[in-house]
Parts: sequence; C-alpha cells; structure tokens
Amino acid sequence: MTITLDNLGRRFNKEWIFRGISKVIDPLHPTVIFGNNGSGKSTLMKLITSSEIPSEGSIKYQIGDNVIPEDKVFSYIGMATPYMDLPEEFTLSELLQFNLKFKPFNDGLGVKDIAEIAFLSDSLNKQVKVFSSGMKQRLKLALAFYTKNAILLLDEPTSNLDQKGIHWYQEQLVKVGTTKTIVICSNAKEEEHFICNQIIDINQYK
Ligand SMILES: Nc1ncnc2c1ncn2[C@@H]1O[C@H](COP(=O)(O)OP(=O)(O)OP(=O)(O)O)[C@@H](O)[C@H]1O
Repeated sequence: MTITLDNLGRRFNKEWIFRGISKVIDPLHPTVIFGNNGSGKSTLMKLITSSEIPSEGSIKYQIGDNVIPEDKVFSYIGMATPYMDLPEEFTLSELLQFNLKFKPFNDGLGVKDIAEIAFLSDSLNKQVKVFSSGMKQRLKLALAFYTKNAILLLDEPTSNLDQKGIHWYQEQLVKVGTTKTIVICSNAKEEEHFICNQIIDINQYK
C-alpha cells in the first residue's frame, strides 16, 4: 500500500495544527511522526486512517495501480493506539478468537501462537481487565503486528513497556520489515523505531 500525503493541513477552529505535509509512505519507507505533546501527531494519524478529514490537501491510497477509496481504507489497517480500548470483559483466549472471526492472523497463526508471541501464554484464561498496562500494550501491539493488514499504524507503541518489552517491540518491527506500510507516532527517542527511514517532524509544518 502506498499512502501519498499531498499538501496536508488540519486546523481546529482558526488554529492550524499543521500545514503543507507532502510525503509518500510505502513499505520501503517506514515512517515515524515525531513531535512534542500536543503537536498534532495523533491528529495526523487520524487523517491517515481516514477517520478525520483534512482541512486542506488530500491523501491517496494505492495498491499498485488500484486506488483504494477512503471509506474502504480502514479495512486495510492494523493499529495500536492509547485511545483504542480492548474489550476487557473477555479473557485473552476469547478476545483472540473474537478477533479471528473478522480477520485472519498472518501466516495462519492461531490463538495460542499470538499469546506466545506476546509472552501471554500463561494468561489465556485471564480477563483482559486484570492485565497490567504493559501486558495490555503487548496485546494491542501483537494484534496490530499479526493481524493480516497492509498498513500498520502505531501511536506511542513503547508506552507502558519496560526495556524487555521495548526490545520485543523492536524485534517485531524487524520481522514486519517491508511486508507492510508502517507509520509510527512517537515523542520518544528516534532509535526506538530504528527501522524507520523517513521522519515527519510535525514541528516543521507549523
Ligand atoms: N477535536 C479537536 N478539537 C479541537 N482541538 C483538537 C481536537 N483534537 C485535537 N485538538 C488539538 O490539536 C492539537 C494536537 O493534538 P494531538 O492529540 O494531535 O497531539 P499529539 O502530538 O498526538 O499529542 P500527545 O503527544 O500529547 O499525544 C492539540 O492542541 C489539541 O488540543
């Protein structure tokens, strides 16, 4: 999937959050969006998911020569964000099975495989609401990484992760490699997302 941002801008009331972002994001150009708190990273992410509309400019989605309409883009996206809630009444096993009803996991992986990948095998029968914040974050990330999708969008992926979790996250990024179009929002250190070879520094688009 190639995502082309053309002179993108968003304002709320009279205040421009950013203007003039033009970039091509594709599997060969994993991209990190950097900026301080409140700079507009999540807003740009919402434009990319097509859940909000730009105030100016446009976004085009293409697979080869096929243009994907904006209202169909969501079905191509796997995402993990702080503002996305997990269905916490489910046990982990129930949640993963529920997920499988809508989309398969990569490479024919099953419920137990995903739990193992996320170091959650011992918690298959636990309700998600009793998971620690780090466990919930690994689960969100594992779902985003391993559900079959062309686009991977991660907002603050290392939040709530300890050093071991950050290392695990980086290993998953390397495994995805060029198989998906990757966009990551972060105010953390650049090296945490070392596979990204394109940076959108929101502060440059004020
Ligand atoms: N629906 C909205 N209405 C008005 N202002 C908004 C709305 N959504 C976001 N904003 C404003 O846009 C700015 C950017 O917010 P955004 O959440 O995109 O920042 P961020 O870079 O993701 O921040 P953080 O790192 O703290 O998550 C903020 O000033 C915020 O108040």
